[in-house]
Amino acid sequence: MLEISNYSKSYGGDKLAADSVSLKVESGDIYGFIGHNGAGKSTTIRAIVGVLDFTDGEILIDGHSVKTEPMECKKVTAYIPDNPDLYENLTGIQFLNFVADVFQIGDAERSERIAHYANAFEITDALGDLISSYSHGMKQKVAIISALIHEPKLLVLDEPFVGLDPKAAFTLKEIMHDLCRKGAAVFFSTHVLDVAEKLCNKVAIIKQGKIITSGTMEELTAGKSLEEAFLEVYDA
Ligand SMILES: Nc1ncnc2c1ncn2[C@@H]1O[C@H](COP(=O)(O)OP(=O)(O)OP(=O)(O)O)[C@@H](O)[C@H]1O
Repeated sequence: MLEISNYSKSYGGDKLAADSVSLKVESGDIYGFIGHNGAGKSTTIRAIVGVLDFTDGEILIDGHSVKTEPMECKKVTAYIPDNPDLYENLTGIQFLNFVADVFQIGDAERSERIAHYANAFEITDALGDLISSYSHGMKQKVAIISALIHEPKLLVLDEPFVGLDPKAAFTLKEIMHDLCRKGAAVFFSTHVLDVAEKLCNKVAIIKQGKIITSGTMEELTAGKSLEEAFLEVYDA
């Protein structure tokens, strides 16, 4: 579903923010991308979803190149940034309909999906209100719903659990499992190792732009906690 091969990115200067990053996310995977602040997680994620140009390496989504077939990639991908910017002067429902229009989702399907996810996130009653009146968490919920409207094959999230209350975080985890059961894949960055350990079947650890280890949770932890395994490889 997602294949990154030797992706490198520099913002100028000698240091590479991403240095020959390679990894593979398969259908059904919930893949955690972990590393300290400034490790290169967002730099990698933003290239995957086509908001950051790159020249070195290749990124394929569902077999399509992010560089040469961006539309094909965007049709099947959803991206939820760490701090989503929504159109503040629209109501929640206007924004969701706008996104559904962009992805050319029919009336019946969009209504059904919006109702389903709005109900799951307990935000149905607020959808008629202006987004500018929403709390940070409500904006995040609307951003998540907007990302799910076109039933993505690949869901990419940057620090998705920051700012969500426990109930919403639980709902998002259920949604991730549901998508993967239907054959999609989820790739997300996090600092919260406990969440990654419980949720992910695979993880990659990135340090100073380089993937220092990746694989299944069992391979990486080998009987230890993810926190112990992480600190061992990170400090080695
Ligand atoms: N727009 C930019 N211009 C210059 N340097 C940048 C830019 N964005 C990121 N960097 C640098 O690239 C490196 C990787 O940053 P990145 O944001 O990808 O890390 P991250 O792992 O997502 O960190 P965090 O967990 O803090 O979000 C850092 O050294 C950062 O300072």
